[in-house]
Amino acid sequence: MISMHHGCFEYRQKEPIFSDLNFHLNKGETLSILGPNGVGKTTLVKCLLGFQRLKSGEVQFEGQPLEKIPLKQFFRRVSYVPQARNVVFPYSVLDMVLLGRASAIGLNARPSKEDMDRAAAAVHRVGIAPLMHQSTRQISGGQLQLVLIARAIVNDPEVMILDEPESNLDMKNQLIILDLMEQLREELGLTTIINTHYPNHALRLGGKALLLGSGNRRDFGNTTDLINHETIRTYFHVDSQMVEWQDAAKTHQRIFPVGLAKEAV
Ligand SMILES: Nc1ncnc2c1ncn2[C@@H]1O[C@H](COP(=O)(O)OP(=O)(O)OP(=O)(O)O)[C@@H](O)[C@H]1O
Repeated sequence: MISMHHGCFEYRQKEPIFSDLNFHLNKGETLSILGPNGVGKTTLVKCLLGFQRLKSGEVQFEGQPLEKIPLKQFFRRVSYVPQARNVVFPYSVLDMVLLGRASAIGLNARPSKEDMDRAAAAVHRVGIAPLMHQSTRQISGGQLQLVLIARAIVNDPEVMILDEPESNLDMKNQLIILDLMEQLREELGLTTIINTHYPNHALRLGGKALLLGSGNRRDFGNTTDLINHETIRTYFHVDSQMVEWQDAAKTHQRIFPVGLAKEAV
């Protein structure tokens, strides 16, 4: 559904952020992008969305080069959850979520009852109904993150791209978002790309992982094959311990940092 072929990107007059990067994601799959601070995860996501242009190589959406797809058509099917930042306009939570319907409503038309109902349902789904009519300037960073996720799901997207959506959230809200992503994948076949600093979230979501490291190091493959003691040491210079347990459905794995690796890898 989404793929990158020989992707290279650099900011003006700087070292390449990545080069000859290749990966593909089928419909309904989840891709977790992991790597240390500043390695280029947000930049990569911006390239996938067309906000930044690759220096060479290509992003394809359903086999078509991204540049050939009209923007409006693309953003009807693909939604983006940026990192939560301060809100400039004093929209209410409901109005902010309604903005996610803009491509369906048209910029100057009034939202219909269906638009309002969809926005309210999205607000309920991420668990922030009591904030519905509050100004987005008067909510916390984590609450704003949930509003941005509600805005992203209001249009029933086929692909959702999230940039560190859980970083501002407490443990319960992190689980609400991970559960929601799993439900949307099962119910709607949603294809998801998530930048995350949590290897355990990637393990929980399953699917594919892309590890990015310094010196253009990268690995792409099944999350359960890729996340282990060795790769955590190589990519993050951290020693870790893996914990495994079984329930009726499957074996679960989680990995925990135990200290800085003694020697640089
Ligand atoms: N607009 C820009 N112009 C020039 N350099 C930039 C720009 N945006 C980011 N960079 C640099 O590109 C590199 C990658 O940044 P990016 O934000 O993609 O990393 P990241 O992996 O998402 O980081 P983090 O995990 O800290 O969010 C960093 O060295 C950053 O300083």
